Amino acid sequence: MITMDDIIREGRPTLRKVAEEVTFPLSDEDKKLGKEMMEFLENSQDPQKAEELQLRGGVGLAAPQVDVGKRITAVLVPSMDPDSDEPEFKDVLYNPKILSHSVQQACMGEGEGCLSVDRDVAGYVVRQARITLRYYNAEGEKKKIRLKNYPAVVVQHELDHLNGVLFYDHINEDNPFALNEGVLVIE
Ligand SMILES: OCN(O)CCCc1ccccc1
Ligand code: NI
Repeated sequence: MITMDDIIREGRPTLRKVAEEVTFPLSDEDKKLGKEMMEFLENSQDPQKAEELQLRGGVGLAAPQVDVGKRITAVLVPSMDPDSDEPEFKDVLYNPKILSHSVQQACMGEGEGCLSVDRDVAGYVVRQARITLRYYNAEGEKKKIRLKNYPAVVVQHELDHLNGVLFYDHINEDNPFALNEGVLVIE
């Protein structure tokens, strides 16, 4: 089971490398890793398990964060509607790729954090507001979906990890809260 001890932090080289594509059919190892990454996210979002296991809450986890240089990421974005149990987006993405995106950009009003960054870095992380994502799921099925708002932001944060990019690389150093016209601020 993945715990915080398995998550590498800033300074570890794998976090700054471009991860390799996986090959199909998926090896048992790559399937198992995807399952374990999703299990980590589920545990991290369960108050009791997160407490027991001392997990930081996460809505995504990329293989490079557990020191595996492969293009695999698990995403579990809970619904913003507290009454709904259905997640807004949940899947393990193999070889994910953004096929196209909106001109419009968006950022999280509260900025971003990262399980591999043990400090707060304030500022807007401006990303594409809407994306068309292609990926392969654990069964090797090719998926093509459109995402917007929070799920789109999370997936872009995860895909950055596959390319050795961390969220604060996008923050404007001179004015961390600078915003161009028309950027959607997601609260
Ligand atoms: O890479 C996953 N991760 O470090 C967990 C946090 C992910 C995340 C947090 C805020 C906005 C977008 C994505
Ligand atoms: Ni991260």
